[in-house]
Parts: sequence; C-alpha cells; structure tokens
Amino acid sequence: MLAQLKGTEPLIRLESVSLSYGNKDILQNLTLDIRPGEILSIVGPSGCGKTTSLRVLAGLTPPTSGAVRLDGTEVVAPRRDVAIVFQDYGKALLPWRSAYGNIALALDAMKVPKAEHDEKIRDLLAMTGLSKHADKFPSQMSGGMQQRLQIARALAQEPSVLLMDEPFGALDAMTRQALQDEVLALSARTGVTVYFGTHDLEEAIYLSDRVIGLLPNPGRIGRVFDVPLARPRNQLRTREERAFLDLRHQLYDFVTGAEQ
Ligand SMILES: Nc1ncnc2c1ncn2[C@@H]1O[C@H](COP(=O)(O)OP(=O)(O)OP(=O)(O)O)[C@@H](O)[C@H]1O
Repeated sequence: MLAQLKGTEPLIRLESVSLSYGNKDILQNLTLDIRPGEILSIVGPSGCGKTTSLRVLAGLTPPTSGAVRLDGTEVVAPRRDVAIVFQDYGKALLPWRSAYGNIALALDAMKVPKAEHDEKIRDLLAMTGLSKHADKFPSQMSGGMQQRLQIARALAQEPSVLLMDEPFGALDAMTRQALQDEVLALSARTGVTVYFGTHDLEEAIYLSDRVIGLLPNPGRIGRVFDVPLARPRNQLRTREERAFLDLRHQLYDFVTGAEQ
C-alpha cells in the first residue's frame, strides 16, 4: 500500500523496502514518505516488524530490496543526523559516567570542541528537565530520568530524525505522559522528525500526525491513519476529544483484526 504525501517534499522515503531473514519475509514492500517535522507512529501486533523497520531506517539493517532515502540520499549505514532512543535505557547509558558525562561522550563523538561542551550540556539537561541531576549516575536516577537522559544524549547529535523504539514502555503512566509531552515540546522547538514505535495506541494518537498500522507475517503497511487533532495537545482535553476516541476505536479494531 502506498502512503505518499502530496505537496510537501518528503524528508524520508521508504521505497518498496522488503527484508527477509533466511527464507522468512519480515518486511514486505514498505513504501512511505515522511515529511520534515512530522511525528509518525508505527503500531501493530507484536512481532509485526516495528523494531525491524526502525533498524532499516537507521541504516543498522540493510533491506533485502528497496531503499530508504533521507533528504534524497540512500541510507546505507548509521548517520549522525539520525538518533535512536531505545526502550532499554539501562543498556543504552554508560553506568560509570554521570548524566553530564554521558552527554559529553555524545558531543565527543560529534567532535564538538571541548570549549563548547559545558554550554551545550547545560542546555540539553535543561531541555530534558535534568538540570538538577547533572552529577548523578544512571543508577541514582529513576527510569523516567534515565530515559530523559537517553533523549538528551540523542539530541546532542542535533538529529534531523529521532527514531524511538517503544521508548516509554517500561515507565509508569504518569512518567510516560510527562515524557510524551517532552517529545511534543522538542518537536515544536527543534522541528525534529520523529518515527515512534509503540504498542500503546493512545500514545500513538496523542503524539502523532499520522499513525501507520502494520500487518504481520510479513510486516506490511495495512492502513495509514491521519490524526486530525490540533496542536498543542493536552493530556486531558485531547484525549477526551471525539476524534481521539474515534481513532482509538479504529486503531483497536485494526490491531485486533491484524492479530487474527
Ligand atoms: N535477527 C533476526 N533474525 C531472524 N528473525 C528476526 C530477527 N530480528 C527480528 N526477527 C523476526 O522479525 C519479526 C519482526 O520482529 P520485530 O522485533 O521487528 O517486531 P516488533 O513489531 O518490533 O515486535 P514487538 O512489538 O514484539 O517489539 C519477528 O518475527 C522476529 O522474530
């Protein structure tokens, strides 16, 4: 199925992306345009290929056929302007480095001059609500704070694309909602394009401009849902809107139908 945009030059293009492991087809013919600044969520039953699609977009796993283009250039390896935030913050952060040190490492990788580190790190900590926790080590931080730190570190790359793989899956509901609002604020402030894999249908609607519904075996685009909700969004009011509730029904029907 095609999910191409009209009128806006896409930032990311998936062109008939297919992927097989051995003789098992995992992704089939994914064709999708993502416009700059868009927040796009990807949902579907467990094992339908959300993580794999994200790895292909990141240049971590090459497709068997088809191509991913970013700003017209084929993605064949990981790029600095594409940052990834994983669910498992425990593994993503370096335990022997403070919050400050974890971000400094990302700036080193970007070859940012040391003289600029302090200001940039303070900005990133402030942006993610961690200003008071610069000297804490990951083990001294809650799950939500560690995930904020992973986001701060990803933003140190000054990415044009943020790939997020079920990033809030391990967090409690209140922390999760706070971080959803952080993602919305970051997107509004930086214009970063977000590709967000999640099991949580309400999270997908709340964040997104569009929600892509994947069908399993092999993973393929079953339906594209436009989200006609105004921004800025609000955890209470947005979730009570008629359009939100209607979409929730449609997505629920889609995912339960896809599981059968
Ligand atoms: N390295 C691999 N080798 C073989 N099969 C794999 C590999 N990685 C993933 N798969 C298979 O690809 C399919 C898609 O997996 P993927 O993790 O992308 O799905 P997902 O939608 O992210 O799942 P979940 O919602 O459970 O996180 C699954 O059937 C999985 O078993």
